[in-house]
Amino acid sequence: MTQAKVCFIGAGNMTRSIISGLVTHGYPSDLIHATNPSKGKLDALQQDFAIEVSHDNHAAAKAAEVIVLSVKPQLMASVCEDLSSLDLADKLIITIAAGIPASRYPVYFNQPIKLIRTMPNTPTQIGYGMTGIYADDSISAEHKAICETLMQSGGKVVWVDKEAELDQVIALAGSSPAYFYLFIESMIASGVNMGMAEDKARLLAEQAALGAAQMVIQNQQLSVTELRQNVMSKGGTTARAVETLQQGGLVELVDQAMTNCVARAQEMAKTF
Ligand SMILES: NC(=O)C1=CN([C@@H]2O[C@H](COP(=O)(O)OP(=O)(O)OC[C@H]3O[C@@H](n4cnc5c(N)ncnc54)[C@H](O)[C@@H]3O)[C@@H](O)[C@H]2O)C=CC1
Ligand SMILES: O=C(O)[C@@H]1CCC=N1
Repeated sequence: MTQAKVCFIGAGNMTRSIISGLVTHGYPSDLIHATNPSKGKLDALQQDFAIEVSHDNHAAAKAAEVIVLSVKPQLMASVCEDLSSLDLADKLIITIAAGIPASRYPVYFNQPIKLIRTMPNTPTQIGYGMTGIYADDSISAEHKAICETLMQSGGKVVWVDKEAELDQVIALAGSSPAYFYLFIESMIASGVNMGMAEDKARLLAEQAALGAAQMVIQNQQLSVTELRQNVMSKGGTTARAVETLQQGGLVELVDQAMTNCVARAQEMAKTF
């Protein structure tokens, strides 16, 4: 049973990304249900993917074999507490929330549960997602397979042995699309400052980003440093640009940003 009846509690950005990956990869839309308090996102999901939608978390969770918790971390406790009257013994619960430790959920639900923690990212929407997954020893192979099927339809998955590693997954993959967007945004802005039309600057920057990512993926025999050095002719233009980034502290700044990302996840773990 790797294709289970699944309900997403919360129909925001990540739910849309995951459902898009699922439906595109042939997951039956009649096995997918999403809930949300407001109507707009549900209507769009129903229209785009022909899934079942409702405002009723209770009924949707009760009918599902797998419940994916997809609300903001600050709402998680109240959403779970509201579902705590359900008998969850036979259900698999998957959370995608940043920061909330697995041990917190049975407290929220006020009963023992079978929980898998995951950390996906938004490129899941187009099949280029990267999801980290953590499950403790109490989770069956069947439930792990169900979770892997759900998350793999949006891209790649990596299992982590220790729950703490999920915070590193957030820094490397969950949050990191935003770092790359900021870099591309900055390149486009600079191109525009130099007088180029924005659409042309965007095309140049986005295709270079795509090409660079594919070069990394398709040249596993080369280090990323070697790929960079292959672009940098001695005394040339790239060397001048890369030196500028290095002297400006890019490497240290990225390290600081990722360290702060992990620190925020740890802070959230104490808050929610
Ligand atoms: N956005 C991202 O790139 C990633 C987000 N996450 C995690 O995914 C979770 C959801 O994040 P997003 O999709 O970005 O947030 P979002 O704000 O886009 O979606 C959350 C949805 O939950 C709905 N909601 C609020 N109260 C509800 C309730 N009582 N019952 C049902 N639905 C309710 C909201 O109306 C909203 O549509 C968060 O816990 C976040 O940490 C994880 C990985 C990546
Ligand atoms: O920013 C956040 O907290 C979430 C988790 C990873 C991406 N977005």
